[in-house]
Amino acid sequence: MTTATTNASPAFRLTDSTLRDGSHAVHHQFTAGQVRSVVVALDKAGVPVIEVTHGDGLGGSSFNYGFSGTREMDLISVAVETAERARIAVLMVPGIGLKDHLREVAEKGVQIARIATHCTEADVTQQHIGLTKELGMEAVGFLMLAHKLSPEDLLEQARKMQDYGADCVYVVDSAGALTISEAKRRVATLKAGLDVEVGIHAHNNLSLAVANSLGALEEGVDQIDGCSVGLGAGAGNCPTEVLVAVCDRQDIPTGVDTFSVIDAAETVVRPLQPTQGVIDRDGLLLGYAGVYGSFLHHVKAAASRYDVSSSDIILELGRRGMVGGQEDMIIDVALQLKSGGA
Ligand SMILES: CC[C@H](O)CC(=O)C(=O)O
Ligand SMILES: [Mn+2]
Repeated sequence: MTTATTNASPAFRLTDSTLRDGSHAVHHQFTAGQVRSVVVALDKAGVPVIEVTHGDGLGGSSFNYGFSGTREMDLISVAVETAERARIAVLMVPGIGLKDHLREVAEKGVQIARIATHCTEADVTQQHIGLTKELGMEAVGFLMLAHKLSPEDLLEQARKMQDYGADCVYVVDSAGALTISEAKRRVATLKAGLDVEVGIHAHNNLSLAVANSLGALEEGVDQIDGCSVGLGAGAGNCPTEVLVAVCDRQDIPTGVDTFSVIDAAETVVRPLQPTQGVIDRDGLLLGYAGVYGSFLHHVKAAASRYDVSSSDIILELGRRGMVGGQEDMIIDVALQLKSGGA
């Protein structure tokens, strides 16, 4: 199936993160063949940016975050060589990824680097955003767990990223915890207070990823993330094909062919049989309690190892306000629940 794409310029730039955030849903086991097929399908559909990295970003393959089945640098090379129109992006969290990773991907032909950090820690991105620009790549700042800051405080952090040279700063709803009005207020505040572009990366724990992305669009957001079939950490991300179809129904130009992107989801990505991307009890509770979606696999592993409830672990992590990088606290909480101490 194909639709006639309009010539109107897209209302926003779509970045598909199936091959990065979606990597969580396949336990970081994407093969070179799968990356090739996904890139071919999304590229053909007209998706302008495709992100490829370990689920936790460059350098994420480790005991802490889970080993990749295939080296991410090999997967990135395949993506760059395969894409005919789409630009390839990577994501990195300073401290997990290194500056040398940025140099290596720039050499391979990656054009966009997204530098992610907890929303209160924009300072740690200065060197990495600076290097990204020096290497001739576009730099995108990613403020994670954005529900934890007021819109005004988020703007203060976003301004730092802008000052370091970011071309765009994202409101990243890592826990899928933002309601529609909360997402809109954050985007509106950044749009009013920044001179660079603003993006939204929505997770679907409260079933609001598409609605929050459309709300963000009403506030003038410039870039929106999606993942095919909604593959991604926690309850998954904003499903690319749903976002495109809903925009199409509202005559919002995306530059993406609706039926091709639906076909890509159905025939290329759905058969990968992901283990994440559904709003089951744990997925919903992550959003309800405001807990980082990438914790889900670690929570399930700790729950089964110590024979405690995964949902109780999630709720306790939410009470303690744990953020990305504090994965070790998952074991701590599980052990305390086991001993009746949490
Ligand atoms: C590894 C960075 C992080 O998971 C980025 C992201 O997708 C999110 O916070 O939702
Ligand atoms: Mn994410």
